[in-house]
Formats: sequence, C-alpha cells, structure tokens
Amino acid sequence: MTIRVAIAGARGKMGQEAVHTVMKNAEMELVAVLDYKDIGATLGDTDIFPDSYDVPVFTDMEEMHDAAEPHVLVDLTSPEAVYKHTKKALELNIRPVVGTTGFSDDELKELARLSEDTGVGCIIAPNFAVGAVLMMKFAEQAAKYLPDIEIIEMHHDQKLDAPSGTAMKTAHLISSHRQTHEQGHVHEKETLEGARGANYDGMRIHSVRLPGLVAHQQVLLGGEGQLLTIRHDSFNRGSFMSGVVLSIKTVIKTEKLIYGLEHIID
Ligand SMILES: NC(=O)C1=CN([C@@H]2O[C@H](COP(=O)(O)OP(=O)(O)OC[C@H]3O[C@@H](n4cnc5c(N)ncnc54)[C@H](OP(=O)(O)O)[C@@H]3O)[C@@H](O)[C@H]2O)C=CC1
Ligand SMILES: O=C(O)C1=N[C@H](C(=O)O)C[C@H](O)C1
Repeated sequence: MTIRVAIAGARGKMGQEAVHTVMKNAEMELVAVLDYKDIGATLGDTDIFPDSYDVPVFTDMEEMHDAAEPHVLVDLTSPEAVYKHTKKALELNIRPVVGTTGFSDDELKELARLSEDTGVGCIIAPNFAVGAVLMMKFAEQAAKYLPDIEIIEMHHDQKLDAPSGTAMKTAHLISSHRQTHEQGHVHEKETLEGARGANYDGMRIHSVRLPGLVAHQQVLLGGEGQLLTIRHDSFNRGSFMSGVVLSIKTVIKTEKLIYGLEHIID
C-alpha cells in the first residue's frame, strides 16, 4: 500500500526537508499540503519548490481530507497551531505524525485520550534524530546513579518554544528514575532572575538561542569528584528525516498515541 501523506508547515525549515524526503520515498505519496496562508494552488506555485511539485495546497483540513484523502498528517508548524491540527486530524481519521514541539502536559493527555477513544494512531516525537533519542535514553539510565542533573539545550535563534521539546522529554524520562529533589545550595538565591534556569522536579534546564546553531543538547550529571556529560548535536535537518520516515510507516499500524521515538526504534 502506498502511504498517502499530507504535510503541514511545508514552507518551513523542517517542512521543506520533509517534502523532499516524502517525494523521494517509493512507499509514500505526498498528496496534500496544509497551510494557513494563501500560497497558490500547488507547492510548485511557490518560489521554494520546483514547478514540477504539483501537490495541492489546502487551508482547511476538512477540505483537504475530502479531496486528497491522506492517511497521515506530518505536522511541522508552530506551538500555536499544533494542538488544534492534531486534534482535528484525529477526529477526521488522519493519523498525525507530530514533530512540532511546545505541547503542555494537559494537551498531551487530552490527545492520548482522543487517540485511544477513536482508535486513530498518533506519533508525537519531540526529536526525530536517533542520536538524540540515544542521548535521552543514556541520560535516563545514568540518572539512577548520578541524580544531580542540569540540561543545557542550544538552538538556532528562530526557535519559538523554550525549553525545547527534547529537553522537556529528557527531563520527563529522567524523572521516572530519579527521586524529586532540589539541587544546589538550600540557601541559593538568584541575584539575576533566571540565572539558575527552569526547574523541572529540581533538575535545571537552560535554553541557549544563537544564530549558527541548529539543535544541540548536553545533559550534565554531577557526582562526588566527577562529571558525566552526554551530548548530542544535529548539524542539519537531514538528521531528523529517518525518524520522520519511520514514524510515517509506524503510525499506519498504530491505534494509540505514542510519545517519543524511543518506543518505535528497534
Ligand atoms: N521533532 C523534531 O525532531 C524536530 C522538531 N522541530 C519542531 O518543528 C517545528 C517547526 O520547526 P521549523 O521547521 O524549524 O520552523 P519554521 O518556522 O521554519 O517552520 C514552520 C512553518 O510552519 C508554518 N506554519 C505556522 N503555522 C501554520 C499553520 N497553522 N498551518 C500551516 N503552516 C503553519 C510557518 O509559516 P510562517 O512562517 O509563514 O508562519 C512555517 O513555514 C517547531 O516546533 C520545532 O520545534 C524542529 C526540528 C526537529
Ligand atoms: O526547533 C528546533 O529546531 C528543534 N526542535 C525540537 C525540540 O524542541 O526539541 C527538536 C530539535 O531539538 C530541533
């Protein structure tokens, strides 16, 4: 069966890479693009893609569903749009593969419930790069032995959400093996607000935003006289594409919400 794929956010940095990836994949067909702006009738009408990319563009998901009948919606948009898109897709029986970050815990719970109720599979992957998933898993394991942890995530300066979805997911995984405890000195006091970063169960998360960066994270685990640093770098957005392809192929066989690529990689 050819998997009929739609992409939301196709004009973006990740979206462009995903468009080319799906177009090149023999097991998939890019049948539609969802945008919120009028960018022309097809992707080829934009300056970004070759004229030959005659993929229809829709601004309404229901219209897209009726006309293009996609099996999967890959969402690479913005924290503002993603919850609404994912919910709507589940209601329309389109399986979401979501790379967009910035969900609240309540939104994730609500989408998991909706996916379970409808039996429509959904994959939400805060990071599609296999190396990043390994970094998170290694940190999760190491936290059992070195529970004092600070996460430093570093991204390009166009990123809208902070902390990154990867940092949030890392903290979430680690917290399952680490007793909640405050770190640093009990009388510690910030003389400049934010100096100690965000507090997740006592773990600190620091977000760096600079031009030139793509996506990078270090997990620092401190112990008596020692420091373990687990680091991952994505130098380009090609690093995420094998995870996008795997997620599209997996979501088709899934009937519930899966949060994190670690649940689907071998
Ligand atoms: N899971 C993963 O591995 C990765 C996830 N990401 C995440 O993916 C998301 C996109 O990242 P990136 O490509 O860098 O961001 P970009 O800003 O480059 O791209 C987002 C695109 O989505 C468009 N967009 C915004 N709202 C809508 C909407 N309602 N419908 C359709 N399109 C919309 C934007 O259009 P306009 O600019 O005109 O508003 C833009 O073209 C982010 O949340 C980022 O954190 C990024 C890399 C890897
Ligand atoms: O915005 C990005 O670029 C990225 N976003 C994801 C995140 O928030 O973790 C994944 C990756 O870090 C790149």
